[in-house]
Amino acid sequence: MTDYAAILETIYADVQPLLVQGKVASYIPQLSEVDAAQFGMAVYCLDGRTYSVGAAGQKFSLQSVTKLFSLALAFSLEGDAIWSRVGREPSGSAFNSLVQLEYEQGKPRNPFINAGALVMTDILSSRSTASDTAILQFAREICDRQDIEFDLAVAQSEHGTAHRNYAIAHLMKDFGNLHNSVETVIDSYCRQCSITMTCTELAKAGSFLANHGTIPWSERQVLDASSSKRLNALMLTCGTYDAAGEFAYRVGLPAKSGVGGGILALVPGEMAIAVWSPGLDETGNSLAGTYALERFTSLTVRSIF
Ligand SMILES: NC(=O)CC[C@H](N)C(=O)O
Repeated sequence: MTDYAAILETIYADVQPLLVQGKVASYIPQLSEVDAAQFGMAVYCLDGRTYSVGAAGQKFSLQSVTKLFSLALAFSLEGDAIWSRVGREPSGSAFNSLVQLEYEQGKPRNPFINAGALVMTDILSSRSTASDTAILQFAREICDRQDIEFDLAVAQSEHGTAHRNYAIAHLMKDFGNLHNSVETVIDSYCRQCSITMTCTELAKAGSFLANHGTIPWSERQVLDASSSKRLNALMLTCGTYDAAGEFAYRVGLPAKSGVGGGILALVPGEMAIAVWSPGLDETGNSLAGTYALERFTSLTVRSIF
């Protein structure tokens, strides 16, 4: 049997030299204050076994990892109707790029770039006046913890410098692909991105996606198996933005990253893995986190390929 505890210890030692190489996200002032040289990793196996190392119990800002929650929720509520508003192709551009939107009539390439996530928030805002609360409730359910919260200081900090996201939202509004007000959608999106979890909590939160859409401990089906498979496919092709090809090559797992330095990766049918290290590479993905996942799939000989 694979000794996951020993493998995590090996990875923890291996990543140490990398912890000083990444750069924390600086365009969200609160995130720029986080110490880059931190690292945590947790594994949640579908049978309930958990393993962790380093700062796996430390809360961090999920940021774009929450795009997974808003997509899963919108997809579970609206089904294939969401695809009339957002595409399913990798963008090959930065997560906050505006260029394709103009050429492509305000329809974002996929739900994991900022434009696509804003459309998911818009869809959820049309169903509920408090879409941010709906996403928070969903996050609480999938990691089985009622004390998961927004970090309102981070949300406010992002809101104050959200010029690009405003620009993206206004452009989509002009194309008719935003049904609620720009202010409503940006407000909700900034709060959603500020949700904090630990690696241990995040690995558990991702387990339904490794389990064909069903939460392992409650057996509630969030997504049917086919929808869960599709969401995994989007994670592989679009979950790490313009680095998705390189990430698939190096790691070989569906994953979703965020500029807080977190990455959630899935081994379908087996486990969810969360890693956090706030130092980012130039594409906005955790530098040590990506390396740790690469080591994990090499050492465990687990990947989808
Ligand atoms: N890649 C990310 O994590 C980006 C999330 C961040 N809240 C933003 O909109 O810019």
